[in-house]
Order: sequence, then C-alpha cells, then structure tokens
Amino acid sequence: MAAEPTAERTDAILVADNVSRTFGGLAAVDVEHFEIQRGKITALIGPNGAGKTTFFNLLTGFDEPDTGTWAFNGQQLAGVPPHKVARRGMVRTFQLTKVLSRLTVIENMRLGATGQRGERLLPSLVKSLWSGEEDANTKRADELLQRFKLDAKREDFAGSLSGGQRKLLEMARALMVDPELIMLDEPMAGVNPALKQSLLGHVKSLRDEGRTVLFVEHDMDMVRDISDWVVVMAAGKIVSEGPPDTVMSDPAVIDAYLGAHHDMDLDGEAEATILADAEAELEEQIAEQESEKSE
Ligand SMILES: Nc1ncnc2c1ncn2[C@@H]1O[C@H](COP(=O)(O)OP(=O)(O)OP(=O)(O)O)[C@@H](O)[C@H]1O
Repeated sequence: MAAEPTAERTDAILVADNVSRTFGGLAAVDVEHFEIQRGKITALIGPNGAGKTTFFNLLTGFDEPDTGTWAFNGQQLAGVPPHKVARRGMVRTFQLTKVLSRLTVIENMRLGATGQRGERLLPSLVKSLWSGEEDANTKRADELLQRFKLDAKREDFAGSLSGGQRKLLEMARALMVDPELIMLDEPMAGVNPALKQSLLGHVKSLRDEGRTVLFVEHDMDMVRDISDWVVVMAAGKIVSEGPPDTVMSDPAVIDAYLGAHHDMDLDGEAEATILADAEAELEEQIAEQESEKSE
C-alpha cells in the first residue's frame, strides 16, 4: 500500500495545507496536505491537466491561490513574490522562453543571480548587471558552467543550445542563488534518450551535495530511477504518495494514468530526427571530453 497523503514523515523542508486554485468552475489544484522531505528527491507526477504546474506556480509565488498556507523552513510563504522566495532558498527552473533564448548563456546565468522577476524587467537587468566582469556572480556562473559542461557555450545564444544543454542551463541558472530546494520543471522534456543518464547524474548530484529536489516529470523511467518519494496528482488532488516502487504499482495511480494520460506514438520520420539529433549531441559531448583531456 502507498502511504496515505496525510502520513506524517520526519524532516519536512516545505509543508503546505489546503492549497486550492480554481479557474472558472474548474478546481485546478485542491491539495489538503503536501510535504517535501529535506535532502531527498521528490517526484510530482500525474496525467496531463492534473494541476502539477499550477501547484508549482502557487508554491513559488507565480500564481495566487484561492485558499491555503505553506511554509518553507518554517517561514510562511503565501503572498511572497517569486524573487524573494528564491532568495529564501527555494527556486524553480523555467523552460527557456523566447526572451531568454536571445540572451547568451552567461547572460542567462547572471540573470539567475537576481532571483526570479518578470520578464519585462529583463532587458534593463541585463544592462545593469554588466558593471564588473570579474564580480562574484560571474565567478560563480563560470564555475557552474564548467560543472554542467556548458563553459564552451558561454558566449553562445541560449536559443542555439540542444534540448539537453537547455535543461542543463536551466538547472545551472537556478543554482546561481545557491538554493536549498530546487524545483525542476520537466527536466527530461526534449532531451535525447542517449543523454538522459548524464542528466540524471546531474540531478542526483544536487541531492548528493545536500540540496532538496522536487521535480515534475512525465518520464516514468526517470521517476523510478532517481526519486526517493513520489507524489501523484490527479484532477487537482493528491491521490497517492510513497516510495517509487510502491506508488507505481498502486491501482489508483495506474487508473489515473490510464484515464487521462496518452503517450504520443512517434512516426518513423520523427523517430529518425530524434535519433540523428541524439547522435549529433553525443558526438559533440565526446569531442568536448576529448578536448578536455588534451588540455
Ligand atoms: N491560466 C489558466 N486559465 C485557465 N485554466 C487553467 C490555467 N492554467 C491551468 N489551467 C487548467 O488547470 C488544469 C491544471 O493544469 P496544469 O497545467 O496545472 O496541469 P499539469 O498537471 O501541469 O499538466 P501537464 O502535465 O500537461 O503540464 C487544467 O485543466 C488546465 O487547463
């Protein structure tokens, strides 16, 4: 049996109660109780439209709930704007938007240091950040780019990165504020199958260095592989939670997925394109590793 959603566990870094959000008549999120355990990797899964992204947005201050309270390290967060949430140590990743794609990799990293603000502010922020090349933020950014093997891409436009590299940049950028809790938005989306292991390694390394990770993901292999705890949402509610093996064999979870989740079948052409991309990206990684060795 999977643990009941209300089951008490030990060291929670985040505790949320009665968080709800409706759109028109639709209860997108209606979560009675939710906890994230410190130092663990927690997966938030559920079929399309289950409310995962909305819940993420509520917890990080990007959307306002109709009801609810939640505390991070014992401090209430309702009503706190996203950049202040980030400064308190809780940060979420974002998929690269158009605006961010037009900035270089290092510019994206510097923006990460400011926490998270509305995109309209970005152009002025970018300019004001340029005072000193050698400041502490640049040093930290360069260290992170090295760790995520993006240093060779430092001056490239973020929009030119491959799917896997974008995901690495999203993670590296979030780490600029040295968060205790990092929330990853579909870290495997758009990543070539051949590179998934390397990405998984990076996510595990976040836990190994003492951070807490929450991620939303549709890739069940990833969920099974790296999660310490899995929380399942369906129709806005938490319907099950527990260790990955237990949860994934829970009939309520299987029902939730069979009811609403459809994996897309790829046609031959799409599959060939993905394979070709994967090969190109792998070759690039190998070339980078070889050039590192010869340095
Ligand atoms: N801004 C909005 N206005 C109206 N309805 C919304 C809005 N945002 C989300 N919804 C609705 O709320 C429900 C939950 O959506 P949400 O995106 O949170 O689900 P999800 O679990 O993240 O899905 P996916 O896995 O497809 O990303 C859906 O029915 C969605 O259509």
